[in-house]
Order: sequence, then structure tokens, then C-alpha cells
Amino acid sequence: MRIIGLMSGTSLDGVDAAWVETDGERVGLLGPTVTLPYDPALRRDLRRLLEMAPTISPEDPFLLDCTARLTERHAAAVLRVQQEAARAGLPEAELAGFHGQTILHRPLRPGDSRNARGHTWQIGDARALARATGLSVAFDFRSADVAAGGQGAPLVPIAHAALAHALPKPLAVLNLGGVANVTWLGADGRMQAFDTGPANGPLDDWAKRSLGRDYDKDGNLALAGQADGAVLGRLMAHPYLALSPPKSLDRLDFDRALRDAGAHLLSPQDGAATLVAFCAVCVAAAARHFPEPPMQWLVAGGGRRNPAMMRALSATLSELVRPVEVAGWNGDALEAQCFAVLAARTARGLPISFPETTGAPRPMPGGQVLGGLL
Ligand SMILES: Nc1ncnc2c1ncn2[C@@H]1O[C@H](COP(=O)(O)OP(=O)(O)OP(=O)(O)O)[C@@H](O)[C@H]1O
Ligand SMILES: CC(=O)N[C@H]1[C@@H]2OC[C@@H](O2)[C@@H](O)[C@@H]1O[C@H](C)C(=O)O
Repeated sequence: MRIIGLMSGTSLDGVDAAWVETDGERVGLLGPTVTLPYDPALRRDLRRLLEMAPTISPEDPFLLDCTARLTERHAAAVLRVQQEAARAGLPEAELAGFHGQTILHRPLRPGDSRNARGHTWQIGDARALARATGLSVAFDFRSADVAAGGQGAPLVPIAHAALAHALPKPLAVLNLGGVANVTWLGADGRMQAFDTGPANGPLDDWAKRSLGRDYDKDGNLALAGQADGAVLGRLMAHPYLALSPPKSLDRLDFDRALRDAGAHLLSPQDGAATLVAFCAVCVAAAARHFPEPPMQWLVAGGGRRNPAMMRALSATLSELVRPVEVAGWNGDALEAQCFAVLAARTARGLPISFPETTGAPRPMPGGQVLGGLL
């Protein structure tokens, strides 16, 4: 199948789109990719929605307006990739893998009552996307897993496994988005995956609050500061780090802990350096849960462009830490490419989540497909 994978991640900076040829088990040609950044107003409104999500009604006009604007950007990204594909002599895609925008993620956690239910919410109008693009649309990838008691995230590991089939293992693929997630792949086909902790999310919020910037470009702020040992020490005691996988996070899950630890009292530079150091500490804590140490870490996501983060990781981990580009991958488009693979799996009814990735009770298909082209 020819599929356009779409990902709008927790950083809220824009939508990534990628043309992929895949049957969901193997990956063929990797075609053009585009990123359409969100305008500042949409970015600000989505950030507000994260705060409002626990109490907002699904019919709230502000929510519906954000959903429509978000979907419109996705449609524009699909059409742009179709044009680029045509220019490259590639056939049109027939299916879109539409993740949507997570505004709330609250899976089951240890200590939840026996009748508690997990909860995950991605906004995006699949019907409108199908109408605007003429493509069939695979969407709603997480809810079946959460309903079955899984974490609903991360879902990309089975796609990482397909992409990494020829790479030496054990291997760790680390995504540094708003939240960081890792996929460990063993030489014998074993897999383990979970969210390690916060990455750029709190750092972006910090850059905004302290200097009015969207993010700490090239890690300049963090590189000019010193991690605060006392704040870091308090953060390292967070129970999430010791919690055994499967486990996953909401974009805002560490906000309270960061405030309680006193991170907000630091200078802009030291605050950024502390957040970067904490991201690396969380990744090191994650590695203690792996069945075996990886031979190397391949890093994807915007955080690989932050030299402070890459340095902190190299200083904290014993193994080689390099951007995924060393393996010939595209670290900006990887999640979108993975959602193309997941869309193919959804269309074929193949499992997208597993006991060792989300804690699903068994390998589980997920997602729905809209549209009559398939
Ligand atoms: N040059 C750069 N220097 C520092 N940080 C950068 C740079 N480029 C991108 N980033 C960071 O990467 C973030 C975007 O990363 P990415 O697009 O991987 O996140 P996401 O996909 O939205 O999140 P998630 O993977 O959690 O869903 C930006 O918000 C910024 O913090
Ligand atoms: C609920 C949700 O949207 N989670 C995202 C988020 O962003 C990074 C991390 O947290 C990861 O678990 C997940 O995304 C990736 C793409 C996944 O599901 O595999």
C-alpha cells in the first residue's frame, strides 16, 4: 500500500507527514516528507486545550474549532506530500494514517482502583480529512488498547522493528519529543517499549515562560546554565522512574513534580540545564529496565537537534548515542512514517500493540478505517 502517515506530537509545533510504501510488516520505498508548522495562535490554543481537556465537553465550541483547524492543517500536509510524490514520479497514496492530537492521556496506573478505567483522547476529524483529501483514513489508534487495560502508548515500536530489521541488535531507538519514548529491540526479536519521562515539553514551556521563546534553540539556554543538584535530586525520586514498564505519560504529567521540586525558582539558564539533565537521568533510569544493554542508542525527534540534550545523554549513558540519521533514517519524519506502517496494519487487521509495548493483554489490532477506497 501507499500510505501517508501523519503525526502531530506533544510538542504542538506542527504536523509531520510522510509518504511510505508498506504492507505493515515490511517497509518499501520511503517517499517525500513534509512538516507544516502550526501558526502561533493554533499552537497557543492547543496548549490551552491540554489544560482544559480533563473537564472540557466534547461539544465545546473551542474544542471543535481547534479540531477543525488542526484537521485542516493535516489535509494541507497530505495534499503537499501528494504533490511532492507526483513530482518525484511516485503514485498517489490511497490511505492516510491519522494519529490526531493527544490532548489527554491517562492510562491505568498502579494504585488505581480495581474498577478504574484508562482514558486517552486524540482530537482530529477523520471524516473531514477523508473528504478534504479523497483518501481513506485510518485513525483512533489508541483507544482499543486502553479499553483493554493497555497503556495506549507507545505504538511506534512495531514500526521501529520493521525499519530496523537489518540493524545490529540489541538496539535502543529513543524519541525525544515533548515526551520521550524508547523502543528496545533484542537480537532474538524481543521488544520492550515505554515512555521514559519528559523531554522537550517542560523545556518548551520553560523557554516560553522565562524568555517568551517557543523552545531552547540549539540548547543555547541550557548550555549557558548549570543543572541544579538539589532540584535534580528531588526529581530523581519521582516514582515514575522506578516503575516497571509498561508505562506511558501525558504531556503534563511532570508539571506538578517540577514545581514541587522548585525548578521554577531557577534562573532561565539553570532551569533549562536542569530540565535537560532530568531528561537524560530518566533515559538512564529507563535503561535499567531493559533485558540487556543496547549496543547503541539511535535518537529521533526534535531533541536530537539540541546539543545540550545529546551531550547530557552521552555523558549519562554508557553506550554510543547518535541521531537516527547514522542508520539512514529521517529523525524528523520517523513518527509519521511509523504511523503509515501502523495504518497499513490497521487496514489489514494486524496487531499494533503488544504486551511488551503497551501492556496489552495480548497482541491487539487497533484503529478504525474510514472511506471506501480500500
Ligand atoms: N534546533 C533545535 N534546538 C533545540 N530544540 C529543538 C530544535 N529543533 C527542535 N527542537 C525541539 O524539538 C521539539 C519538537 O520535537 P518533535 O517534533 O520530535 O516533538 P513531537 O513529535 O511533537 O512530540 P512527541 O514525540 O512527544 O509526540 C521542539 O518543540 C523543540 O523543543
Ligand atoms: C498518548 C500519546 O500521544 N503519546 C505519545 C507521546 O509522544 C511521545 C510519547 O508520548 C509516546 O508514547 C506517544 O507517541 C508515540 C508516537 C507512540 O505512541 O509510539
